[in-house]
Amino acid sequence: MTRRALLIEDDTAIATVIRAGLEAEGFAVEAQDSVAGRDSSLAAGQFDVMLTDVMLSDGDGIETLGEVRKSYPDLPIIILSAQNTLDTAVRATDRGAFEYFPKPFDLNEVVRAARQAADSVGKSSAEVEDPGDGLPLIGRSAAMQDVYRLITRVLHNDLSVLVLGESGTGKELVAEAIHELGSRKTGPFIAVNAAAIPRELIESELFGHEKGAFTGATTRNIGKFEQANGGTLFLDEIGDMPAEAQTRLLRALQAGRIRRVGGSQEISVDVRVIAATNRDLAPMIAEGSFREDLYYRLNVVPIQLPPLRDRAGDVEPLAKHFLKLATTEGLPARTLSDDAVRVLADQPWRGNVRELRNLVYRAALLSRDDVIDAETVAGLLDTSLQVADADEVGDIEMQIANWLGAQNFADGSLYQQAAEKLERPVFQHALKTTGGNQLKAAQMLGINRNTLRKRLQELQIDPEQFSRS
Ligand SMILES: Nc1ncnc2c1ncn2[C@@H]1O[C@H](COP(=O)(O)OP(=O)(O)OP(=O)(O)O)[C@@H](O)[C@H]1O
Repeated sequence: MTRRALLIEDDTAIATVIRAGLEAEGFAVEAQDSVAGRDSSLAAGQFDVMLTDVMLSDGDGIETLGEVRKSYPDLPIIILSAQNTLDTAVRATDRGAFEYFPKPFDLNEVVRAARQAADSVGKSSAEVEDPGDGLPLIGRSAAMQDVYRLITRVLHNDLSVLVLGESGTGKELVAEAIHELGSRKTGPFIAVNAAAIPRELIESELFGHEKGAFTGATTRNIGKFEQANGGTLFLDEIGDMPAEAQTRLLRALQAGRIRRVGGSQEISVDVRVIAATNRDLAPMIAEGSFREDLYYRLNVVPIQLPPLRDRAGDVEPLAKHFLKLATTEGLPARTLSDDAVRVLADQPWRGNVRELRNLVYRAALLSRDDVIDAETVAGLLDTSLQVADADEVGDIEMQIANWLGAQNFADGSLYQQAAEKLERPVFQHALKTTGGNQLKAAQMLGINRNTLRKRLQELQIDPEQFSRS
């Protein structure tokens, strides 16, 4: 079906250019040059997107946007403005504009935004939110609206974004949303967790290495920066990055080029970097463990995710979302009683959305009734499963507990099955880290090489698949 765009622009030259761009993109375009014309077109027709100038002969295109949004809540609006001020941008986005383009603008960017806006019709309003259709971020609280607004501002540029917030607040999800909804969505999204990689390997992981760069570097390795070329690199737990890697990262960001470990050649990379941390970087900068210049480089646009306890209103939509997700993973379809929702909304959620998600899954699994009641929820909150400390370990334990709860061990296989679950990632990690070298992997694991070989066979893990090529 042809999509329809309404263009409000009183500069005929600009109107002609934009119309041509939109038509080339397959839009049917209706043009007006005034607020009055806009309103009559809106009343008469259905549009998938509206693009509007700010200063029109009979009024301010932004001031009246509030009314437009009230009457046509699903119509995405793109603002084109000659007033290149932050104030206009803020006014535009505050009134629910989908995107804001200061003039002179890049026509391709405008057309791309119009296409994206039109694609979003029916899925969500101006925000990056859609509980119904798999769009990632759930929550209608004012605090999350601020987050969505910030996200919309960074979709069509490559500004560095630093996502801040406690563990489990959705930092990685925000990074994914920026990638998926933004101009780089056709490129790769590569995530690196600085806390999960051994310190001595982090530079090679990020920048790659040449064959022979260090002991164990038997082949050339392409790093995450190069893998993310044309797309987005998500640097999680940036506060855990060792000093030398910080220096190298800063250099790469400044130059737009990287050098593989042990390499002499500089390689250009086109990467948008989104970093995240749950740590407070200020004291780390003060004590010298985090580079201040790197901080400023990464923190061009900070996005602060509020803890779940500060947006209790989001608990219910999130819980419902997770109940729905649970059914796609084979858990029974359940709903929550009003009392159960109240109990959930009252919790401190130190593990934030992740903790809520895990609890909802467990409740879906263990509830005796289709409607999960307050008692069931309270019972689950009482058990030791609630994360005492919102750290990764707590989360892993909870996941194991969830998994155990979902199995049937009547055949007496609990220990064996659980051990396998644990051994598999442990062995894979050791092999991955050592490039498939079983001797080194056994050393790292602190077990006998023959024992490793035997267990790999039993678990059907092929060490060859980890050798670097
Ligand atoms: N607003 C949200 N809507 C839907 N799901 C969410 C939301 N926020 C978080 N989640 C879910 O909660 C879980 C944790 O989110 P995520 O991994 O993004 O958190 P994080 O802040 O990156 O955590 P950490 O700091 O521990 O890495 C994920 O399953 C994610 O999908």
